Amino acid sequence: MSRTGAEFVVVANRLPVDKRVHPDGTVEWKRAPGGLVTAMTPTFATREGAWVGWSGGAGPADAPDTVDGIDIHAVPLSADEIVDYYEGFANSTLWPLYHDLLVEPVFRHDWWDTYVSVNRRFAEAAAAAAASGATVWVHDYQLQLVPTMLRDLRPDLRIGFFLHIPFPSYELFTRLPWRRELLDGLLGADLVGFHLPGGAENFMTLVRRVCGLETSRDPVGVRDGLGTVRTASRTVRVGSFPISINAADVAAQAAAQTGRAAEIRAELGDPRTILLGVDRLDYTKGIDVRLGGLEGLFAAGRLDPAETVFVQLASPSREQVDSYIAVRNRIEQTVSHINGTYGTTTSPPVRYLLRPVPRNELLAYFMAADVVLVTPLRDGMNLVAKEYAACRADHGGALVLSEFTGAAAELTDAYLLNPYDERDVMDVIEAAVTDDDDARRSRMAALHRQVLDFDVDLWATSFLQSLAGAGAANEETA
Ligand SMILES: O=P(O)(O)OC[C@H]1O[C@H](O[C@H]2O[C@H](CO)[C@@H](O)[C@H](O)[C@H]2O)[C@H](O)[C@@H](O)[C@@H]1O
Ligand SMILES: Nc1ccn([C@@H]2O[C@H](COP(=O)(O)OP(=O)(O)O)[C@@H](O)[C@H]2O)c(=O)n1
Repeated sequence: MSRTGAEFVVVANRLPVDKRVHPDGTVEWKRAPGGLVTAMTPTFATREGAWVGWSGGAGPADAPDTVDGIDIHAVPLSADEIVDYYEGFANSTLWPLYHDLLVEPVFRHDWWDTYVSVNRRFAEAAAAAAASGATVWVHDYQLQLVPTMLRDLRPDLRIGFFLHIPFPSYELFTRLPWRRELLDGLLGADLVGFHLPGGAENFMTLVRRVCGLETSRDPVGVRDGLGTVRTASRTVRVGSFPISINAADVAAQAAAQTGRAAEIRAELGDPRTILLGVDRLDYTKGIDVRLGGLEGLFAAGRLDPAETVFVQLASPSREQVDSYIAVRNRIEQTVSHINGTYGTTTSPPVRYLLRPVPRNELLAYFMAADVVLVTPLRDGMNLVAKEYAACRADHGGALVLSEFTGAAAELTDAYLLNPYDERDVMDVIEAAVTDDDDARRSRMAALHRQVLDFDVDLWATSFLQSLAGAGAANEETA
């Protein structure tokens, strides 16, 4: 980084580290959970730069100066701001609205006011961190006002924005009392990216109809064929860039876990079939969908609970938000019900863990699993599906994947299911368990190839190349 600022700046709600204070008072900084951090970390392997974000705690900014060579700029949030901006507007208004109203979004003007002031704080921190003419990559629904706020502060910057969650249709989005302000916020970017072309096209429809702007009409392609929006002063490019993972690294790390995977199978009682779920505990992830499918299969005698173990690794998430408390209660009741009905005191068919699991242990579970169940009701991408496919260089295992994930658009060789159709959920899980080895292996071989060929580096490179082109075109016409 030069003394006058960084040439490349990531702005995201979360820093790539989380603070843990141990009972003895010692402080440890750990890698933060979630797909965004997992995906962005490798992009710094080849680029020096800075990361602007929140450390996850209340009070004054508190973070190490650098993490893995990345300069860290911590944005402080007060306890009230965490309630109104993070738990409130971001995760009780935008998150459910953008995930197809799986729970009822709450619309509150005081939350909106805090969202605006926190976005301004992030924009100011980014403006202070960036060198002249730097590239700034703003991430996700928590920070949709930052592109325009930042452009007002620093017109010299190239600004990209990427949304990691689904972008809704006109009918859903226009419920927002602040729809115009949010679209105007995004239009400060040179490039606005979505996982799928559908999100990009929803955005173009909205800016046409809500902002009255002229847009291109051709379909948006994947990593190609950008759409355009003409504002009064610039052209905003709009594109689809499906995020991925560092697949080769994941495969190499997983290969080192085969011994531990065998131990896990033995610890679970050496069942015929190990099924696995790995998620943040979120109502979007459809953990209850897969539990319902399993229970149906046990009840119908189509799967034998004595020969089956389902391991659900859930990491705690947004624990103060009502809808997350409710889904946790629902899941825990269902787990108890299934174990009480189909288990014995020594072999419950469901093993449920609500805590983060070390990375290598997680990879060992992927290596041990005969079937991984990824059953969201809605999900922007879902990196778990891609991680599992990357792990299985041995072409073992099987992936059950909801059609309502971004990943399903690429992982077409998975056992795809409609999570809203109980019968389909049972049929597809059963097929993934009982299909013959050749069928399962040829599907996994195709999935493994897919994630190795389309990895996170392609995602970051294609986004940043498009951003460079979009920024240069705007600079020429300025
Ligand atoms: O920061 P949290 O509130 O703890 O939540 C964790 C992250 O969850 C979301 O992840 C999304 O991004 C993934 C990578 O693109 C994608 O695969 C997944 O489908 C999305 O749900 C959220 O978008 C992030 O901002 C959060 O940090
Ligand atoms: N118990 C868990 C659950 C998820 N994870 C990781 O968190 C990330 C989740 O990303 P994702 O794209 O599937 O979903 P979000 O949580 O970002 O919505 C993956 O990298 C998982 O491996 C974990 O480390 N431990």
